[in-house]
Amino acid sequence: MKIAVLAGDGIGPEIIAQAVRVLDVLKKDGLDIEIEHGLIGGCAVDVSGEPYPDATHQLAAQADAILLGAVGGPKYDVLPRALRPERGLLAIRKALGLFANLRPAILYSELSEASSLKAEVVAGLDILIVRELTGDIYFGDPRGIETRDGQRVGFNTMIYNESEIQRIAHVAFQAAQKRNHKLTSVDKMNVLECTQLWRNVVEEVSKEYPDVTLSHMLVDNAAMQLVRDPKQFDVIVTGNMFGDILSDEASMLTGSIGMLPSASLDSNNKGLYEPIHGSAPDIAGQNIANPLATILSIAMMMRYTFNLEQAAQRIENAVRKVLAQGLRTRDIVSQGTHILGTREMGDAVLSNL
Ligand SMILES: NC(=O)C1=CN([C@@H]2O[C@H](COP(=O)(O)OP(=O)(O)OC[C@H]3O[C@@H](n4cnc5c(N)ncnc54)[C@H](O)[C@@H]3O)[C@@H](O)[C@H]2O)C=CC1
Ligand SMILES: CC(C)CC(=O)C(=O)O
Ligand SMILES: [Mg+2]
Repeated sequence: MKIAVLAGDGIGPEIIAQAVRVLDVLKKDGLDIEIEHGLIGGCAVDVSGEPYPDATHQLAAQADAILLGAVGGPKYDVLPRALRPERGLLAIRKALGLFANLRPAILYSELSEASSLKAEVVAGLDILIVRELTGDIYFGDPRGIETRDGQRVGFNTMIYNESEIQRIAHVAFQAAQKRNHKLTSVDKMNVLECTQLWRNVVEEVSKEYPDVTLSHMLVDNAAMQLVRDPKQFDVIVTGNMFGDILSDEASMLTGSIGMLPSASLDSNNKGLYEPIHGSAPDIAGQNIANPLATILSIAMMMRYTFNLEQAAQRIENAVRKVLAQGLRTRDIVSQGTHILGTREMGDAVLSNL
């Protein structure tokens, strides 16, 4: 199991350090894990002048799975756009064909007090957001800022071709088949042609999955419904930008953005695994970030790339036990629980593994 570890910037190295300790335990217990570290994002720009250096691409391309922290930070906001750390993240996703981003939003019952919603609205919440990850407005050309008619104009292009929509729709329908046979496709077809095509193609693909009930929802309504009655959803499929936004929103239903892991898969289940949050510069270097999303991303890695369901559940159970012991990082604390730092939360997970 060749795993490339790319810690990145901000809280990236802190949360990754705890996740690597989990990998070390799995290795000690017999899994044939080989870890190699590489640079991505701002730290890669600092060293090599590029956010996704060729050496990192070689490392990632040869690995079976990649574990990534987060990229970006204010220090890099002054860079030309092509050199921004976030471009490194887009580049690795594109270069490795990681088009299918799975973002499960699961409320651990122990965290119901940390959820932004009332316990009765979120109890038992378990939804899966399937986000297309290598297309849409984040990648479309033309893009830029230029002067037209004497004033600056900023522009991006929202674009999907039908094969990109088809392949993510298949991933979502197959996920729905393994769950509760219910899929909601989220778009903005009332005003965006790109997402009119999205709706049409998802509808066409649905003919191959008669056992899955498909519904469509406009993204503004979906954002509202997620906080009104999130349990109406089971699997949500949507484009890159809407999925980015809705998954941050959904994370708060589970208590914190520090709880949501993700898998970004190619068509052979090679995957990049990362928490859904960013580099959190506001708390970096303070040993207060929540490492659980990153640790839970290793569970997803075991499940999706290595097909090791038991190892995945072992990690998830360890996290559940830690929460049951009343141990919390600052972002998920509630009355009667104990605050731990990032490293101490890693210790707690390890002792429950
Ligand atoms: N996948 C990635 O590498 C991503 C990178 N970014 C980049 O990260 C930088 C910061 O972006 P923001 O918009 O502030 O989003 P962010 O997700 O980094 O932080 C948003 C808020 O959530 C908190 N937070 C995030 N992760 C946490 C954790 N594990 N534990 C406790 N609290 C946590 C932060 O302290 C902050 O208050 C930017 O440069 C942005 O471009 C943003 C999102 C994803
Ligand atoms: C570079 C951004 C698209 C990263 C992000 O916000 C995400 O993938 O959730
Ligand atoms: Mg995001």
